[in-house]
Amino acid sequence: MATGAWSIEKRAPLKSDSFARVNENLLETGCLSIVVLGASGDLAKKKTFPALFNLYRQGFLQSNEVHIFGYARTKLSDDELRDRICGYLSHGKENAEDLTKFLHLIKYVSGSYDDEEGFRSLDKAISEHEVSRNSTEGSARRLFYLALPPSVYPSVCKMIKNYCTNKSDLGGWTRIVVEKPFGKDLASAEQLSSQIGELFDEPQIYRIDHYLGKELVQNLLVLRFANRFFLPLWNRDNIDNVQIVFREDFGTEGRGGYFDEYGIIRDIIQNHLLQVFCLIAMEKPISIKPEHIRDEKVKVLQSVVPIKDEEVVLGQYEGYTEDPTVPDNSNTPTFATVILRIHNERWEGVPFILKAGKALNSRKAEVRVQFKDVPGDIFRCQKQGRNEFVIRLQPLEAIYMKLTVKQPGLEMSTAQSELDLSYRQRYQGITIPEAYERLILDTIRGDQQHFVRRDELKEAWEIFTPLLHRIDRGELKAVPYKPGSRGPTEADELLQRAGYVQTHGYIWIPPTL
Ligand SMILES: NC(=O)C1=CN([C@@H]2O[C@H](COP(=O)(O)OP(=O)(O)OC[C@H]3O[C@@H](n4cnc5c(N)ncnc54)[C@H](OP(=O)(O)O)[C@@H]3O)[C@@H](O)[C@H]2O)C=CC1
Ligand SMILES: O=C1O[C@H](COP(=O)(O)O)[C@@H](O)[C@H](O)[C@H]1O
Repeated sequence: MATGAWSIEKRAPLKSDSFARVNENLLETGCLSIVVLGASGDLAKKKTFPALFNLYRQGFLQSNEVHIFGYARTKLSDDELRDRICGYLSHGKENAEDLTKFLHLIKYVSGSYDDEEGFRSLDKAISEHEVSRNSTEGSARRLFYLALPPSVYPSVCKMIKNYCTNKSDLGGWTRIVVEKPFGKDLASAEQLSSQIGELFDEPQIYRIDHYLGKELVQNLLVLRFANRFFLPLWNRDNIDNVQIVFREDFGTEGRGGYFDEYGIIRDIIQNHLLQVFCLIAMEKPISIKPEHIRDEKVKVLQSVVPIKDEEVVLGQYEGYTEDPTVPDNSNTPTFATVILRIHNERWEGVPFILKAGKALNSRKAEVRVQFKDVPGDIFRCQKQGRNEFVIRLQPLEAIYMKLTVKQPGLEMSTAQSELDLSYRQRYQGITIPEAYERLILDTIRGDQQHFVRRDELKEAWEIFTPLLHRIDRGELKAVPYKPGSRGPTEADELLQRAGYVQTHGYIWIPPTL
């Protein structure tokens, strides 16, 4: 097709290792239709459309190539959808023109999720766009983003498959992006995977976990495998314990109904924190090809031993059940600390402490690798603190190493300090892309590295399903904690029992410019 150069082509190869094999000699030149299903919803307005706008502003999506469709049951005109999302698109005076042009790329189609009529209308609208762009048959690209509750994934996928897929034999394709939660336990996730898997091939399915789109999560493999420092130290001989922590300083805020069905383990730990865990604990992949990386993630997940009840603390913040959509007797945890243990040569005996909580005293996500004490410490400074390697995922992205140094001055005394790579200071003027922005671009490029493969998902559910079922049966109770606190004190006690030694009298303060 000769519709001018599409900027993505200029910036990077369009095809992934995973998808390109099928169409090795074909350039992806057809026009691109991005369909946001569930366009009336929360995720669509807060994340999906803003990410698309940012890609547009940066030239990754171009007016002469792309069209964006919103689809949902709510009856809306094109302008009504545009009005709904407009306030969420970051725009100043300088990009007011971009905003107008972007909004004009959006069309809205209303229809149900299980009825052919709506999907036929959607296909008609997409086809009209393709014809208007002179896309040759089979060369057009169709991306369907399911910003919908998972309960409707099977019927929506069936409708897309039956009425909206593109012939993919001339460089075109149809891809679908599905949001978490992918099921509620192993059985339901497997059922969902089979239902979608009967309709689409694995290279067409993008299971999004937005933590995999975060800058510092993407940096983990580079840090580990491109630096000589870490290679010899990254094992049970040197590392005492690893914490992977997610804290939010607000509660479920209008999402109580959804949250109560899932709880913090399904909402955060089984997916976001477990993905980070994989990148910290996996062996070096053969290459950085998506399949090689994902093979290693699966292997480390398979090496995790069953979780013990005594290595779990659950909490629920006081006031959680006041949400009218939450049952009064809910035992759903809004906080959990869970220790994972890996049975392999590198990690035997090292606790991986995964902790997540809502309505806590701060908002942050980080990885904290704590090293063992120095043997034969001639400075007798162990009580001051252990070496720690900290990767602050958000906010204020940073990588720092806590270490012992000589206290400047005449005395030969020691003090705790840090080697600090704070991104805001080191990379001034560089805007770190939003996770969704990056991941949507990957789906267009066909790069599945930062998406969850089916077998990976299965292993993740294998690890947590027995524990989740015990919680669902009420066999493990969530202890109450005060909103705005650190969470249950039992969690700190578990941390200590696991071997974590807190550094007293020292705190890392993000540098200011
Ligand atoms: N919101 C967030 O911050 C995040 C959301 N997610 C995931 O993204 C997906 C979408 O989330 P979110 O936008 O918050 O969800 P919403 O509840 O806002 O639902 C999105 C749209 O789906 C339709 N819908 C809602 N409930 C049903 C139902 N029971 N049956 C059929 N259609 C329904 C509605 O559109 P209409 O009635 O017009 O058809 C709604 O506007 C979910 O899988 C969620 O877990 C993941 C990470 C963060
Ligand atoms: O997936 C989810 O993530 C958000 C937190 O995302 P972040 O990028 O702001 O850290 C969380 O609030 C929500 O409960 C969960 O569904």
